[in-house]
Amino acid sequence: MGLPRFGRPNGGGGGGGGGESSPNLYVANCGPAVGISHDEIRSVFGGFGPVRGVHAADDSGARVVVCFDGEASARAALEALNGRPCPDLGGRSLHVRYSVERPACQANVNDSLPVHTHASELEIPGLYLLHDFISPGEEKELLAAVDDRPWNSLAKRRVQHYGYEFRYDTRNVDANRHLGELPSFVSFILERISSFPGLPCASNSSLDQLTVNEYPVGVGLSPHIDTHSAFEDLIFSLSLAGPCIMEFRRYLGGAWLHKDVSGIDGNVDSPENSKLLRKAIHLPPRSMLLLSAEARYAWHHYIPHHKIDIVMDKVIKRSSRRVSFTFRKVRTGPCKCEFPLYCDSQSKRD
Ligand SMILES: O=C(O)CCC(=O)C(=O)O
Ligand SMILES: [Fe+2]
Repeated sequence: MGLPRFGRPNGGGGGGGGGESSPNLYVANCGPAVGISHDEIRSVFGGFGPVRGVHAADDSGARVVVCFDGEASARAALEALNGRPCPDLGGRSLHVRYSVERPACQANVNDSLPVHTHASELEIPGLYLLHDFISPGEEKELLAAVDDRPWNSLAKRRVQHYGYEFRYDTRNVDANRHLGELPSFVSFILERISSFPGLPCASNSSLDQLTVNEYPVGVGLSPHIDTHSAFEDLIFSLSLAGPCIMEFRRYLGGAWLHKDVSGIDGNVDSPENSKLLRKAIHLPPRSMLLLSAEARYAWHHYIPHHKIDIVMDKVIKRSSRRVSFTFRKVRTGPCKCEFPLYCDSQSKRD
């Protein structure tokens, strides 16, 4: 991952949110390792003023930095949320301080995590990567097709949705609102997916949701697991135009959505007890990634916000935007996967 640009304020422990006032807050005891997504955190802190971003503060998965537009919003959030159980974040007691910005030179590339080029090297069951899944000519046509259609602008990237709209506020789709068939310009991809090695040949026919993401140079994606109840087991992602690194994180022994450690009783759990596994893969343009089984259900995926990546000792510049086509099948019943700790259908917070 990229090192966060914001760190814990000097002075270490103690409550009270001491330290220099700042629009950025360091928030401990919430994050993906304890079942709280960056989107949920953004939505709660957004109640105090416009939030510019939510970033991992370190590798624990349980500490974040929330960046507000203004100091007044940060102060209001700190005063309201520090040291109190937050009902909208699973009842957890948050520890909130002002955060300090690190000098840019401390921002590290790839954070010394080796970046692999083949999925088998990551040893994550259910993760596959096929290089050169489409030709440069096909890539050009796909880019022209989406550039011809309207984009929706999010804070840092643009998206298009086909089949069903993906809602970022709920991280889900409305399965009752079908927008129509997937566009004909992706038919050849669906056909090719049917010969994806090791998959049942019908696996293409049911894919009914497509999200196209356009990431400007240096923009990534927060760590997340695609909501289990939203989509079935196979998630295909085709990379176009520019490359990126995708990092996979698995929190072992952690507290994911577990009632006894979710802070309902006001206890602070110790994310230090949860072991984090991290692995990274390089996704070149025209490659197709498949997340299935454990890779889809139990590993967070994450695109670090880098302009440069180091792959096998070579510096790879993200010199162009990256466009991805993510194909999924909308789920219509509850998820019954084998990973209940990570499953919104099988876990309850209260
Ligand atoms: O850009 C990608 O390849 C991944 C997108 C993604 O993870 C998502 O839309 O959930
Ligand atoms: Fe995803």
